[in-house]
Amino acid sequence: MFDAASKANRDHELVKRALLLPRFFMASTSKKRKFEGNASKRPTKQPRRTIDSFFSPQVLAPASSSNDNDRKMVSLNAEQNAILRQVVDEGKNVFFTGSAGTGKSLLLRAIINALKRKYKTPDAVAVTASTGMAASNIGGMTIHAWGAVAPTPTEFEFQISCIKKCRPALQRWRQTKVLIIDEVSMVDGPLFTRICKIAENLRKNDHPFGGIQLIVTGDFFQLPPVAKNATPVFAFECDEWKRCIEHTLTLTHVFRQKDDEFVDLLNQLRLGTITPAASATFKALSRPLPPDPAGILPTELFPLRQEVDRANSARLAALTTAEHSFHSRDSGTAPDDKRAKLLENMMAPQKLVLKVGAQVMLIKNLDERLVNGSVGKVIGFWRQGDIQAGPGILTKSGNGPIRNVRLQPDGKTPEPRISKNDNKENAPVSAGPSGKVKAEADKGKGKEKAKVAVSRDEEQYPLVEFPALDGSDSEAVLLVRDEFRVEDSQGTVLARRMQVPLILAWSISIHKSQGQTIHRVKIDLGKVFEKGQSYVALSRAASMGGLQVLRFEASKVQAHPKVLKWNSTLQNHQPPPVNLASSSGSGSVAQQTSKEG
Ligand SMILES: Nc1ncnc2c1ncn2[C@@H]1O[C@H](COP(=O)(O)OP(=O)(O)OP(=O)(O)O)[C@@H](O)[C@H]1O
Repeated sequence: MFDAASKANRDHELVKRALLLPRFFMASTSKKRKFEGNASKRPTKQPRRTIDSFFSPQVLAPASSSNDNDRKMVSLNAEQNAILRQVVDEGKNVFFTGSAGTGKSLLLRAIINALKRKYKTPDAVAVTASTGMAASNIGGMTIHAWGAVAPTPTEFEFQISCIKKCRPALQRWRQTKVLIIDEVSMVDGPLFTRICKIAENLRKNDHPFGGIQLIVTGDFFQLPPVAKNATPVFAFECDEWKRCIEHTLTLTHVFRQKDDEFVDLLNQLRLGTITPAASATFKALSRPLPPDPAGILPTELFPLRQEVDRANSARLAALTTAEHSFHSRDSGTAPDDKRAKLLENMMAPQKLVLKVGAQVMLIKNLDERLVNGSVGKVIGFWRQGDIQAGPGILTKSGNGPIRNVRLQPDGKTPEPRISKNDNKENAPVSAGPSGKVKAEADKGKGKEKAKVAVSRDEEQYPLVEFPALDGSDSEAVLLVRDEFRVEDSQGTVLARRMQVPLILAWSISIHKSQGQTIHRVKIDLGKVFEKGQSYVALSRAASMGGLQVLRFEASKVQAHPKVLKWNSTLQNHQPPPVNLASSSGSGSVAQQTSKEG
């Protein structure tokens, strides 16, 4: 039996733990961490500005952790631009939503960039999400960790007293001007109410959310709050939601899928109103996908992690090639037990076992083409010094992944390294006498020379071939260790893991797939157990040509009735038209390539 004191201690401990929940800084793709975050650098070092004013529709696409020069920009469309203006220029409390692939994450990154420029102080804009994985996609923290909010409901006064003892959290509650919450569909109503009340109490301000501007995004047709066999209570159901959210805006243009028929089918799936014709189309997708020329099997999505581990282990064991194990190099200032927990939550595993032939998924963003979610195959293991990179790919820091590795006609052996005297333009590395290697790359017809010093690294790394998806050539990349880390609010590194940024990818969990775009995917719907799960899984596919669906039953694909009812009240809430004359780009989607210095 717990007495009041021991319960109080336990709750206090939970709050303290919540404070230390992960704050990941991964190369954003985010969502892919699609964000501008640079995996190996602190977010305080912002990339060169790409949103020229709050009204500019340009946003950084997934960025390389190693080669900023290759970043590409995409333009926000008119709907996205209108929302950006409302939240940044007009300071409105907004919930913006839209079906899968409508660019919510991309817009959110643009908003974060713009707000950080508007409020120059680092504490003004708080970036949070409902789960650690979602937070990692936007370079933020979980809402629990940010606000030192107890993971389970606790007595309000006690919760307040705990936060008051956590100075960094208290400071955040008091100094934040804008709070962003991503993947809000997984925040339940009671939690939303609690954080609203905490804000008002700690800021001694009766205005909605204590006067903090609230920007919330997500899609309630996707994953619901964890409810353990009970009916979930969605955030939109609580009174505080109605009081705090001034505008609900819906993005309607789907970017992920280009085929209108597929977009329409997914929309039926989202709403759980599947016509017989749609059902027949999904059933017809049970055929196996045609073999991929690069030998990549469709990634299977499973609801449970154990199924994922089992499937990947069996495939790996079937390969007769030699095993290469990569044990992470871990460090950090948190006490051992806490550090272990933080490390456990990271996407990068402590031990990664690979073989030639293994199907792998990138868990960092390299650029717009190779992102967190890209699937490829291991074709060999090589030292950095063995590798001849393609033109212009020499990494600036010298220790990032080596892109565009040139292969011999056998398609798996890198071309022999050319010494710098043979070909100055592409010279990758040449061994120096002192345990250092140096490379000199002539840039701009020899006018500008970049000197790159690289620590000698004898470790053999996986060389991975990523197939072409857009008619371009496949690309071989040598993936070296990259950094995954968790920091506290002061920037102290609590836990740091150096690991090769790959996971096995014959199968992945639906939870991990959230936010990703997968080009060849196989989904067995017989195994899904939660409303929204089928929609999340199927909407990862970029096209019907790359989607195999097993055991499709229209009756199993349901939207939650509460979400449907609420959604029907939103029909007329699309972003107001934006005056494009005053913005620096058109509202249409224009892909641009930009070279940044
Ligand atoms: N304005 C745009 N122009 C071009 N591409 C875009 C634009 N907005 C988004 N995209 C692309 O569309 C794809 C889906 O975008 P994003 O992941 O932001 O959608 P989402 O609404 O967050 O999806 P989900 O709900 O499934 O996570 C990504 O590849 C993204 O780069």
